[in-house]
Amino acid sequence: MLDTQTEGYVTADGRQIGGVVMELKNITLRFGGVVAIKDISFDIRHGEIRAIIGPNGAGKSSMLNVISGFYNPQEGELIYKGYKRPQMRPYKVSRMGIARTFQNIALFEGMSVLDNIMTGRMHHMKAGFLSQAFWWGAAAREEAENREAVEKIIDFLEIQAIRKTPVSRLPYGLKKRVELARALAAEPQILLLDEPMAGMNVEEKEDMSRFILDVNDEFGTTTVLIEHDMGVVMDLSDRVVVMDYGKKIGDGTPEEVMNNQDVIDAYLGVSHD
Ligand SMILES: Nc1ncnc2c1ncn2[C@@H]1O[C@H](COP(=O)(O)OP(=O)(O)OP(=O)(O)O)[C@@H](O)[C@H]1O
Repeated sequence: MLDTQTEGYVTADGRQIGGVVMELKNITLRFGGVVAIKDISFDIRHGEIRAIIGPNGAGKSSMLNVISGFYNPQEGELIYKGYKRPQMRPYKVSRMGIARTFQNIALFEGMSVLDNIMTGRMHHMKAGFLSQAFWWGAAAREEAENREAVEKIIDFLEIQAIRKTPVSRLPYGLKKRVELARALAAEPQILLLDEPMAGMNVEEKEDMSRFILDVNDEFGTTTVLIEHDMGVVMDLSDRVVVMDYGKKIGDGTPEEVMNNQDVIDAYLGVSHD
């Protein structure tokens, strides 16, 4: 059992996980009469791969949308880096270092891979409108710096060969990788992945798993991913929150949640009154 009160822990494969970066406390989210999230609390630690899993309609996407600022919960609070985060628009949340990918790919289909990834650098562009328009020194320098950061990610995710290709021509698995690249280009402190393996074949899933682990290793990015498929996340995650019908029914290491009777029942479809 992990002691979450301590300043981090060491994973089974020897990675050092740090202190709490985000804490969700007693979050409740309703849509009219539907309670999508019921009084859920959990934390996310620096450098960890944290998964949120659960059957269909469990409330996983709703939870990711609370973290990304897309939904504001009616109850509860979200503490980010020690401060209570006020209600704010998603673009402001992303400026605070939280980037995400989407379940249904949200890339600019007509644009090249490189240009799509460059859009992830928006928050890092500081040169004013005028200097950009006239290509003054600051804008040119900034462009070079941004290109360098993006090229590093392109190399890392092994997509050099398609950097000039329009996204519309790419197979599904590669589009997902480009989405990951764009999110990484923002240099996020927390990376949110919305079903990164959905719709992939076995080989693509294996590739994506490897990239998620490598990204965590290389950039030290704290990663929160939601997944429908319990098997896929077990190898990947350090800790797992399990949701069912809007409630948290399990939270712990993959081993702990796999041995949790409520989790086993939820996945086998055993009903609870
Ligand atoms: N925008 C919305 N308006 C109304 N109800 C919603 C909305 N979004 C989600 N819900 C409801 O909230 C509940 C949780 O849905 P959510 O999409 O968060 O679950 P999920 O675990 O991500 O499911 P899936 O694995 O099928 O994507 C469901 O009953 C869903 O119908």
